[in-house]
Amino acid sequence: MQGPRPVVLSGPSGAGKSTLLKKLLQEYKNVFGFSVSREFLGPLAKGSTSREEMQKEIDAGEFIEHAEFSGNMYGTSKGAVQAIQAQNQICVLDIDIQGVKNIKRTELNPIYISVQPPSIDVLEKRLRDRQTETEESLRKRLTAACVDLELSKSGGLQGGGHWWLRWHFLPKGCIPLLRGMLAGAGCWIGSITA
Ligand SMILES: Nc1ncnc2c1ncn2[C@@H]1O[C@H](COP(=O)(O)OP(=O)(O)OP(=O)(O)O)[C@@H](O)[C@H]1O
Repeated sequence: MQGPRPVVLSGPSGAGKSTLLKKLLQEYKNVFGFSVSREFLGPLAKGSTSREEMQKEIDAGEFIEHAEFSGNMYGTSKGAVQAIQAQNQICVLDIDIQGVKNIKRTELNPIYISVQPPSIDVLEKRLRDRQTETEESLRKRLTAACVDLELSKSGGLQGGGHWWLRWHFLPKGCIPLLRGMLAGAGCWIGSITA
């Protein structure tokens, strides 16, 4: 694909991916572009692609990665990434650990940033404070977070420009660090004001 290397943000739910992404898009308006994933969220969901339409595109090889959870389908289309790269912007993808494994098998060649909380206890506090979870979904997310943490540490996801960002700094302190990491990977994003 032509254009700047994309950045893949992965990490457990509650680690701070959206917070970091929001900050990046605010700080660097025309430098980053966010690739929104295509979704099938059930036949009644508003604005959702139909399952058949999405499956057809997947079969045609139009997706970089896709996954299915509890009857919902999610995926990143090549077209969405290419549209951002065509504007000479760094395409940021927010992708779970399974998606990262799939992307490693493609020719996308992104810079991987694994956003991790300082500890599971801190993660639990963040998710509770966010007030978006039921007790059951919180348990599921924390269990998945332990798996994510172990997988991120294991050899399987290392290499190929995989960086670790232990996101316990306040967002302000973290941006220069991130900028340094991107610069180290050949991705210069200009001066920082934060
Ligand atoms: N560095 C940080 N220090 C303290 N709190 C943080 C930090 N980063 C994020 N948070 C808070 O933690 C909560 C979870 O962050 P966020 O929603 O960005 O996580 P996420 O990884 O995008 O989760 P999900 O995958 O579920 O969307 C939010 O309430 C956010 O304000």
